[in-house]
Amino acid sequence: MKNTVVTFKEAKAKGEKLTMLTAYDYSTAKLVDGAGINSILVGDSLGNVVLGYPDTISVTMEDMIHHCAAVSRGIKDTLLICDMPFMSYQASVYDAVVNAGRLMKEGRAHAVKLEGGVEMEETIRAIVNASIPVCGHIGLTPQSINAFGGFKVQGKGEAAAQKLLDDARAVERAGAFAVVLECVPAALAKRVTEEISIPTIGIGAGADCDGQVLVYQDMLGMFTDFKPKFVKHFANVGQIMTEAFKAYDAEVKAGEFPAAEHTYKIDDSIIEKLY
Ligand SMILES: Nc1nc(=O)c2c([nH]1)NC[C@@H]1CN(c3ccc(C(=O)N[C@@H](CCC(=O)O)C(=O)O)cc3)CN21
Ligand SMILES: CC(C)C(=O)C(=O)O
Ligand SMILES: [Mg+2]
Repeated sequence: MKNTVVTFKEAKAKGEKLTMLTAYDYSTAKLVDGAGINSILVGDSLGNVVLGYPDTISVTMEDMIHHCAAVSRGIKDTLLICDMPFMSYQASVYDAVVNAGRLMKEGRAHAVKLEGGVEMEETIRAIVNASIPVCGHIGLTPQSINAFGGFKVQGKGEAAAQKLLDDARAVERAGAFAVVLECVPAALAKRVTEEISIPTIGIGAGADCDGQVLVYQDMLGMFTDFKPKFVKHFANVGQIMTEAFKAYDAEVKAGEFPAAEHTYKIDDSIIEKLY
């Protein structure tokens, strides 16, 4: 079943839940696609989980294009969304449209995602007008870490809750096909989800969102630099990897690997001539 921005909007109308996971490479993308996940996000969380930065600030357009193109070669049915990295869309609407276009042309993304609500309304509209679908992202917007002063739950006070609702309405009005709600109280995410006609994709925003997204290394237990409350380990792949690495180390050192079945044959006579 092919997922598109159109089937995304239809899913909300039908009350069907949507799934999204991140991926940053070809092999992982193939597995996510094969599992029937609706969409892949090439997130700028790449900076944390692949490149080892403490945040997403230093991620470049070249990083995003490189990884998005790799993911695109591994998918058949998933909708491919690529994050716009920090400072690829904030300085001007012109930058935003040009860079969104690069993610689509060079990265082969089907849609782009950018952070911000009311303040990004014109930017989102301009990208959508260039026939590039946009997913919004409001609540905790990690590219604003230095303005926020840390990763914290958003929308808790009366003014902040009203701001989140205003942000959601602005993103919808600008023509986005969906919006990510990150780290907001569940009851507020429910209110936003009822208010707008486009699907809400939650991460730390409770079960009443229209869909959910997680970073795949988080949900597989492969990333341990930090563990937000919203992360559930659906498997302990990090532990499985460590065990396999240790088994390989032990077998090589014990002379058990490689065994005969892992080696290639040659006629003994040819080797004899080498003496
Ligand atoms: N591996 C990974 N997973 C992510 O979900 C993720 C990234 N990287 N990188 C980009 C952003 C950063 N994100 C984060 C990072 C930390 C928290 C966090 O520690 N949150 C606290 C909030 C505490 C509070 O205000 O009560 C938590 O305990 O959940 C949340 C989201 C989400 N994104
Ligand atoms: C956590 C998700 C929503 C994201 O923006 C990312 O992976 O970069
Ligand atoms: Mg991101």
